Amino acid sequence: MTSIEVQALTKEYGTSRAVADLTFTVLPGRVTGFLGPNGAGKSTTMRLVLGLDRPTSGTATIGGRAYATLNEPLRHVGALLDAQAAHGSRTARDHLRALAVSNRVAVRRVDEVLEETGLTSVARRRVKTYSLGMRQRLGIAAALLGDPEVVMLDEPSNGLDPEGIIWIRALLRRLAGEGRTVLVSSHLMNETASFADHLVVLGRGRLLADTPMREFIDARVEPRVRVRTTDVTALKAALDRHGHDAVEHEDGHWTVRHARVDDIGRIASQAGVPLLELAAEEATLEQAYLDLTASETEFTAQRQEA
Ligand SMILES: Nc1ncnc2c1ncn2[C@@H]1O[C@H](COP(=O)(O)OP(=O)(O)OP(=O)(O)O)[C@@H](O)[C@H]1O
Repeated sequence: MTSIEVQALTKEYGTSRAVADLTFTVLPGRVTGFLGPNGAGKSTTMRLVLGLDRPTSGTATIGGRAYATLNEPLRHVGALLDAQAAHGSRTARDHLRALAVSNRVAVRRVDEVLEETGLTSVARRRVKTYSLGMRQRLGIAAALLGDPEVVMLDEPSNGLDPEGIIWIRALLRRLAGEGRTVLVSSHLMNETASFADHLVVLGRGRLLADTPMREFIDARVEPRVRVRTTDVTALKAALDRHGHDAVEHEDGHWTVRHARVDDIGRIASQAGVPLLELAAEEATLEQAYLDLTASETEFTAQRQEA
């Protein structure tokens, strides 16, 4: 099986460092989410992996080989970097056929990937008449054409409608389930949380995290419990006795920080406090990500003074 290996990779544009001494490996059989604020270096890294740009130093390889040395690379690596890449005056079908022929991919794959990406009914239309979402689908079709072991997609959900977003999620899960190596950049945290097993996070060209998604969230977001009662005084007193800090909200529910549902349930039960609601507050990838990248954002929006 084939990994993507990034080793001490650095890319400078003039005096600015887009990628700085980056080392990580993207493993097969799982979806790796590639995250980072605008300008963090995600696209640059992907371009370096694809040999579209030359590193200032370090290496980026696929199964130990530079992309440029792969025979018929489309059969090894499928990538979506820029959905506008297809020639507008060609039909989707012709675009894919030309790619198939130049990479010695069986032409029957064209119909298969058109079907897979939901483009069959519009395959004979010129690409310039396509919506952004249709172009994204065409870019993904091109990436899948060679049945590659490695799939690398830059913002694949861009422009997709809700049905398309559900489709891409299932597609990514399936590709990883088949043992392929899948690297996907995104700015959509809920989306990434729905398909990624593992995360690589960049900030200002540097590696900030390379960890399983669950660990990434658990390490950064404190467990909290949401609770509602008819007897606030008794609940507060019981929590106080056990050293728990509770915060009240306008709608009448309370949040207990650094707490687990089992403990709060037991405390309430022992104290005879009637509960209307008791639930773990789900820690989100977005919370964990913002916590990590708060100080790393290149373009942080200015706070609006009221
Ligand atoms: N061809 C180029 N010439 C000069 N600077 C570049 C070039 N390509 C990228 N950069 C710079 O490199 C840095 C990293 O950009 P890159 O596009 O890789 O980030 P990104 O993480 O993909 O961002 P986004 O999330 O906005 O797509 C940015 O500061 C960008 O301005």
